[in-house]
Order: sequence, then structure tokens, then C-alpha cells
Amino acid sequence: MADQGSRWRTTIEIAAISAVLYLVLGAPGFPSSLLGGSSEHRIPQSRAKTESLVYPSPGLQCGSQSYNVHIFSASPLVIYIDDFLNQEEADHLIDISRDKWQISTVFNNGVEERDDSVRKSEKALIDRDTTVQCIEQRALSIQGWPQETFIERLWTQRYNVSGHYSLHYDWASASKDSRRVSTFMVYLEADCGGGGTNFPMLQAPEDVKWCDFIECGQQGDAEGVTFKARKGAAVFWMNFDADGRGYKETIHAGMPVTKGTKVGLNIWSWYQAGL
Ligand SMILES: O=C(O)CCC(=O)C(=O)O
Ligand SMILES: [Fe+2]
Repeated sequence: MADQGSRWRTTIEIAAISAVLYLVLGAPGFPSSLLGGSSEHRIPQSRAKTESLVYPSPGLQCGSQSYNVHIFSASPLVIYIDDFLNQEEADHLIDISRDKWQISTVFNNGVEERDDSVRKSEKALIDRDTTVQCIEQRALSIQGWPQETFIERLWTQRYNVSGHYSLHYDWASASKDSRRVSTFMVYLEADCGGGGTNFPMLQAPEDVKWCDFIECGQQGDAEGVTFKARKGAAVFWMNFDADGRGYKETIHAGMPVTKGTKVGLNIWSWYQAGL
């Protein structure tokens, strides 16, 4: 949470951080074919990545879930999905994360390490029971079952007071044949102050009806737009356009939690040609 006197980030800070991230994270906005991965010089996909890609079982039987879709932006496509998960599903995911929490890490110059100044939280790789697979299926269904697109094994993340994730893109590398096409940031527990998901390059809409889903007034002091952490809700966005250019507007941050606990869920869809 920020007040008038002490803004969490100034415009200049955001511009500087964005410029560094832009270069470090593979120059989003450039055609991914220029980043490597042409058909002649295909970058071999790491075994670890391929093994983390999953697809729900064909015979899966799932109940229906009535979610409410609010399109925030058409380009890039950004949607706030209220009730993406029901309360039981959200509680179940927290339950199966128990005993699996580990300190979240980041990659600095290719080295995986803890860096609380960038990302302060815990994360858990959850087992793929029926509930989890039905959530994977829902995520694919909303996207219209895109071809050659898989789900990355799901991770939950837990933020206590002062937990946060500073500005970043959700992709670190991308190629013509292989990339993290979309993100669902889902809120499983939101009994907290702060903890919204901020997009400094997206513009807040005018209509006050959006104030149910985004921070308005004092709490809306951060640049751009901050989606509220609401239990069961999800923010969905596409990371790349049809030509494989990363959308620079999708830079985002998990805002610091000022009280209580926030638990989130990442659902990332991965395009992998020829798997
Ligand atoms: O917790 C949030 O609001 C954002 C988390 C996030 O961006 C991520 O895990 O990649
Ligand atoms: Fe992210």
C-alpha cells in the first residue's frame, strides 16, 4: 500500500527498471524468431522444461464452474475472471500445498538464488489430483484449446507481510517453437492488505464499476493499474502477439502484502511445437 507522500515506485524508477528488464529478459517486443530458435538452428528445449509440461487426462470428469469474465484490454488481451475457482477449490489447493512450501527463487545471470529484494515468498509444486487437472482443463478451455499448447505443472505461492514480487515479465526466454504464451494469476487466499497485481504500463479504466476488481482512490496510487487480490479470482493475460512478439505492457509486480497472508496460483500455458 502506498500513500501520497511515499509512492512505492516513481515513474522514473519504473522506466529505469523496465529498460533493464527489457534487455535482461530477451527484449520483449522483438519477434521471437530474432531471439533464436529458427528452424535451422533450433535451441534444444531443456529436459526439465519438457518434463514440467502436462495435459489433463482425456477421460477427466469435471463439474462446471460459473465464472464471470470482464475484458480489461483487447490488446494485449487482459481479462479479470471473478470466481475462476470456487472457494472449495481454492481451499483445497492451499491444503495440498502444506508440507511443500519452499523459499521462492529468481534467476540472476543464469544463477538460481534467493533474492528477497526481487521476490519474497514461498512456493509449492502441487500434485496433479483430479481437482488440479480440472483447473488445468478450465484454463485450456477458456483459451479455446490452442494447438501444441500445454500447461506447466502448477505452483502455488504464499506471501506473508512484506512479501512481494517486483516488476518482471513471465517469460525469460522465447523462441519460434517454444514459449510461455499466457498467464493466469489466481488468488487462493486474499485475507490481506496490499498484495494486488500491478501493471504499470496498463491504463486504469474510467468506469467506477471496475473498482470492484482494481484498486481505486488512495490504494490506486501505484502507476498503471493494480488488480485486487480476491479469493477465487484470476487475472489472465496473453504474453505474446500472434507474431511471437512479447507484449511489453505485460510487465507486472505482486505488490507488497501489508497485513495478513496472500496465497496465489500460477497457471502458465506453454506453446511447444512438435512435442
Ligand atoms: O503475486 C502476484 O500478484 C504476482 C505473481 C507473479 O507475477 C508471478 O508469480 O509470476
Ligand atoms: Fe509474474
